[in-house]
Amino acid sequence: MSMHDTGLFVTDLSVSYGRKKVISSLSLGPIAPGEVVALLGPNAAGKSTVLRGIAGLGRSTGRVFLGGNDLTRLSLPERAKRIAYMPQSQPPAIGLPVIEAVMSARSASVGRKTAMEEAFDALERLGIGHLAMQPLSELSGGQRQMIALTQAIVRQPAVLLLDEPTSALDLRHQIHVMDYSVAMARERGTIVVAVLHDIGLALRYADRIAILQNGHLQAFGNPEDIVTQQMLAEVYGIAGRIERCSQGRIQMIVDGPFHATH
Ligand SMILES: Nc1ncnc2c1ncn2[C@@H]1O[C@H](COP(=O)(O)OP(=O)(O)OP(=O)(O)O)[C@@H](O)[C@H]1O
Repeated sequence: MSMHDTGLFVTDLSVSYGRKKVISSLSLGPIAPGEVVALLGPNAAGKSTVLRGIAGLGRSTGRVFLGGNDLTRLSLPERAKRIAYMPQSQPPAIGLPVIEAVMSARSASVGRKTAMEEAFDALERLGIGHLAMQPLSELSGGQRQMIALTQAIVRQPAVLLLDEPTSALDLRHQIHVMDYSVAMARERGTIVVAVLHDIGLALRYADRIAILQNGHLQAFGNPEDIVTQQMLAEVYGIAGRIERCSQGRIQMIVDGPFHATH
C-alpha cells in the first residue's frame, strides 16, 4: 500500500476570496497517519487559508485525499467528521458551562454518558479539568483557546488542523497543548497540521515542517533540513543561528534583522 492510500495528500489546491486567489495549485503531502506537521511562514503568507481549504471551508478547488478517498467528493458534514479545524479566533463566548460546550462538539451518536467521560478526560489531559463547570463567557482568552482545542480533539478526527493553537497561552499551557497533540498523533494515528509562529515549538514538536510564502509551499521536510540560517534570512528577513543544545535538540537564536552583505 502506498502512502497515498493511507495518509493526507493535497493536490492542486487553489483558494480564493472573491476574485482574489490567495493559494494557487498547492500540493502538500503525503502526510502519514500519526505525523505532526508544523506550517510556518510570515504573516499573510496564506497559512490559515490553506487549512481552511483542506477543511473544505470557503471557495476552493483541488483534491484532498485521506486514506485514498477524495474528501472533496463528500458533503461538508461528512468531511467534518474526518477533519477537525480549530480556527485562529474564537467565536464570542456564551454562558454555557465548559463541559457542555465540549460535549456538544462530540457526535451525538456516542451518547451523553460517553461524551461526558471523554470531555472530562480531554480537559484533564490538557490540565484544565478544574474549568469544567465554569461558564465559557467567564474564561480568559487563553482558557477559551484551550477549550476550542478540546472541542476539536473530542471529535476524534483523523485529521486535526490547528491554527495558531498556542498563540494566547502561557509557556506551561503551550507545552500541554503540544504534548497532547503529539500524544494524539502517536496513540490514535491522528494527522496533526498546526500553524505555528513559534519556530522553537515547531523544532521541538513537529516531525516535518512546511514553509509557506506568498501562497506557495517553499519547502517541506525534516525540521533540521528546513530551519536553516538561509531560510530565516530569505523567508523571515532575520539573521539567526541554529545551534544544538546540550540535550541534542536544535534551537534557534535570533541576532536581529537580516542585512545582505555585498
Ligand atoms: N476573508 C478574507 N477576505 C479577503 N482576503 C482575505 C481574507 N482572509 C484572508 N485574506 C487574505 O489572504 C491572504 C492570506 O491570509 P491568511 O490569513 O491565510 O494568512 P496567514 O499566513 O494565516 O497570516 P497570519 O500569520 O497573519 O495569520 C492575505 O493577503 C489576506 O489579506
